Amino acid sequence: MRILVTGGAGYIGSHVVKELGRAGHDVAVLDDLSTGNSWAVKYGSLIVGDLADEQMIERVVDTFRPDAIIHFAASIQVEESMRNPLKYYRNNVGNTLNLLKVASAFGVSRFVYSSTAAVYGIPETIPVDESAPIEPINPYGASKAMGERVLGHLADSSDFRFVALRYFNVAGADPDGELGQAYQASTHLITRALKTARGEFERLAIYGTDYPTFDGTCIRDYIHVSDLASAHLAALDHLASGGGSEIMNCGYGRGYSVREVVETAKRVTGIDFQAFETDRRDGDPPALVADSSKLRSLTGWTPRHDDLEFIIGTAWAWEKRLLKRMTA
Ligand SMILES: NC(=O)c1ccc[n+]([C@@H]2O[C@H](COP(=O)([O-])OP(=O)(O)OC[C@H]3O[C@@H](n4cnc5c(N)ncnc54)[C@H](O)[C@@H]3O)[C@@H](O)[C@H]2O)c1
Ligand SMILES: O=c1ccn([C@@H]2O[C@H](COP(=O)(O)OP(=O)(O)O[C@H]3O[C@H](CO)[C@H](O)[C@H](O)[C@H]3O)[C@@H](O)[C@H]2O)c(=O)[nH]1
Repeated sequence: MRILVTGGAGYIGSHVVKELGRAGHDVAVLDDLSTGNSWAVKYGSLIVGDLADEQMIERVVDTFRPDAIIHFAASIQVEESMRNPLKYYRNNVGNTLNLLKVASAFGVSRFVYSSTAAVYGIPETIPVDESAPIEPINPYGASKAMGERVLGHLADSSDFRFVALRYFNVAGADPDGELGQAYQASTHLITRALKTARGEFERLAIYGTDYPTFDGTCIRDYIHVSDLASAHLAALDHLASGGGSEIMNCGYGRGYSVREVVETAKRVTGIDFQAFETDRRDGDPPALVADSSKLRSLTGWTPRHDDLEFIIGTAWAWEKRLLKRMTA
């Protein structure tokens, strides 16, 4: 298939582009490199452009004529979305509309969308399945929920079909060591912990110790980025074989607290880095754990790296490589 990947120079997108290339697909990446890197695009071509520019999207789609689009490009930090909600609605909703308008005009009817567990807000039951109410508690989650809704309406009104994948917490790095989280200002827990271990930060903040969880810190379901990448190929197969529009969770169904992640990171790195407890971070729900049985049963997706030590180990190998690259 010819596949247009927006945000394919970013963390998750670059892993998916690698899998697509290996599977023999013809890939074009459209990315403004705001948080992505050109070197991370291992297969296909890279077009540098901003999805705010609808005419540019038109030119790209007209030239490349994709069979399917995978849409990763977005702004992704929960805490920033609390401070600057318009950035999130503009990039995640407005620019998604630009892309969908062009996709519709050119008859691109297969679409895979990066959604998030943040659409659930504070779920009443854990693990959470796709039938749970959509009640986001931050603009980031709200912007992604709006995207899902637009996709649903478009599918109702045309032959457009989509799979929206609700990722839980994506972590780890390409086991081959070629790719990983490379955005220096990343605020993700595992990345921050490992950057602290390698001395880039003096200490790691543990945001909030008074949550209603077993040890007072937030619980998340960490999924290895390569397992998430294979879920995208499974979603494409589903659409290619005539499957209908679906929304599916992507996670392992097991949660770890912030303290557990910190302890595992210390064990994996062998470094007893400093961590300190501080106030809650705005917009953080106490616990998010996925029920991914729908993804497994509908697409046959089987994770290969469901192991927190392995996830952190691959991320640690990547962090050390990044340091070498920066100091070379
Ligand atoms: N990382 C996670 O834990 C996580 C969890 C749930 C959902 N997601 C979703 O997955 C997707 C990818 O996230 P990621 O972690 O790889 O983030 P990332 O920041 O590494 O990747 C986003 C990519 O999109 C590009 N981009 C952003 N705005 C753009 C625009 N207007 N035009 C063109 N390119 C643009 C960036 O340069 C970057 O390469 C996002 O949609 C995010 O919301 C991520
Ligand atoms: O330095 C840090 C960083 C994070 N945390 C805590 O660790 C947990 C995980 O935080 P991350 O920033 O790693 O991830 P989030 O759960 O905030 O969000 C991630 O997963 C979400 C879905 O679950 C969204 O999709 C979002 O894009 C993605 O960044 C949170 O409780 C957070 O407060 C810390 O204690 N210290």
